[in-house]
Amino acid sequence: MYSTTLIPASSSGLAFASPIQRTHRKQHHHVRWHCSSLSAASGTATQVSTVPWGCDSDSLENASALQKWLSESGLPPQKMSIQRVEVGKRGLVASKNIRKGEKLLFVPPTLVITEDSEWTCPEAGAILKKNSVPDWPLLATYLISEASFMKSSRWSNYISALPRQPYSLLYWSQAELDRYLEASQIRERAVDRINNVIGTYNDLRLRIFSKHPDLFPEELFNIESFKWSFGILFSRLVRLPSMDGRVALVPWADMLNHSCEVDTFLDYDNLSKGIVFTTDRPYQPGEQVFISYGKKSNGELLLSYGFVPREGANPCDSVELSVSLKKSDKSYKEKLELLKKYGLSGSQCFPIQITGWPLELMAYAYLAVSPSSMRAQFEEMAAAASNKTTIKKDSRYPEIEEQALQFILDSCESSISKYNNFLQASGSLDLDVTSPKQLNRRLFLKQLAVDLCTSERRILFRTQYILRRRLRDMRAGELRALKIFDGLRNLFQ
Ligand SMILES: C[S@@+](CC[C@H](N)C(=O)[O-])C[C@H]1O[C@@H](n2cnc3c(N)ncnc32)[C@H](O)[C@@H]1O
Repeated sequence: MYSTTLIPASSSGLAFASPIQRTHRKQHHHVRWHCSSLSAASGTATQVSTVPWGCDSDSLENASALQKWLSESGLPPQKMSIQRVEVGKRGLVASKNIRKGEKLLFVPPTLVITEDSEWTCPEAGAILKKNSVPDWPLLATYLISEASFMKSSRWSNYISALPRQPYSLLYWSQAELDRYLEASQIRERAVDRINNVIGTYNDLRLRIFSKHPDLFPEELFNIESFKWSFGILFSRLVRLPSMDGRVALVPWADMLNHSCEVDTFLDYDNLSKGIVFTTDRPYQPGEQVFISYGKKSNGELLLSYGFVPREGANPCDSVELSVSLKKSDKSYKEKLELLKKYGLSGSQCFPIQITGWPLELMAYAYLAVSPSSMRAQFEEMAAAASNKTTIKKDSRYPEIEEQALQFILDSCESSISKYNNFLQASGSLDLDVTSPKQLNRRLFLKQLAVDLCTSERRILFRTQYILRRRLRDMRAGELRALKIFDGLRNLFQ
């Protein structure tokens, strides 16, 4: 995602800013940066926040100030208002009847944050642009910079209404990821993402911040503030298809929560010249209005947005199944080389949905179980297992189909047993907490993990059922064919 160098580092090595009050920048603007909420994941939080870098995620006070400021700044009257809601804590609720097919919102471009937005400290923005910093790291730095100017930033009301702690997996410590998400492949994605953010920050620090400490003091521009700003971007940034995929933070519109049942998303409307979305259903006053954050699995929603939909509610849900070549396979090296040629490895994950598994997984399974006598077909199997080729993927190899299905079933069952172990043990986790705050956090994370693992295991159970049935039918068919063959042989003897 980022074009900057990625330098992996462990979350335990993070430097936490200490409570300071310092003169910042040429304008002698006083900034106090504290990171109590940001360091909460490590359980070492002791500091108190004095700068309004966001608010509690269910605070309506800051949301009302945001609403007022937006109206004064050109947001036209809306048919919705920010309210406390059951799904998503704060959300947009219909205040008037809303028809199906109606265009809602109309946030003008002047109220949208993009990489072209003006900086309160223009020198800082100019340096980032001169260094060709890509949109995501640029916006992450912009948010921190604007937040540090507090009331002097035009986005102060917006930033004050952002959650102080976006609950994405960025906020989970390595120990929490290991403890709660051991069974799920989403753990690897979270670790990669955290390392990605740390690498991006380190790159910016080395290339830019350390050379301009007056504009980017480390007390403000540190890994903890970057985790916050990236957390905000992952959970609120939208890609606008009608603006060539440009990314933007859209105040007001980013108060809309996600529903797996709706199919409408935010976009720039060339006609009305604003950000809108078209409703795909009617809403009555008092009903919460939703959009779709995209066709994402429960794991992906947890990764970026910090929530898991109700069990069975997400038709786009999927689970990553890990499969591997056997090292004892006589053709192991040859197969591995071919997989590498097509961008794959000896251990690979494929997404499984409740409705089935991809053809790529079947091709990988064929390759994994094929004997050396099928060497001539290895390459087409490896190519079909990759999603980077357009090669025909539905080739069947009837002579090894049963072994291939058994191979997927074995991987599926080994994965199920990991989920079983976690879910059985989850009742007895977390007895070692020392404070009520820590207990609340752990219970909250554990509940998210239990919800995710239950939904992922459900897909694996379904896959196991289908595979077992298919194998049983295949074996019964083979038996019947064998019996017919024996019968015919007896007849002619
Ligand atoms: C774009 S913001 C939506 C506004 C947000 N509720 C707020 O108060 O700032 C995305 C965040 O809203 C929450 N959210 C959105 N949809 C949700 C849902 N279906 N269930 C639970 N939380 C949801 C998550 O915390 C997510 O990170």
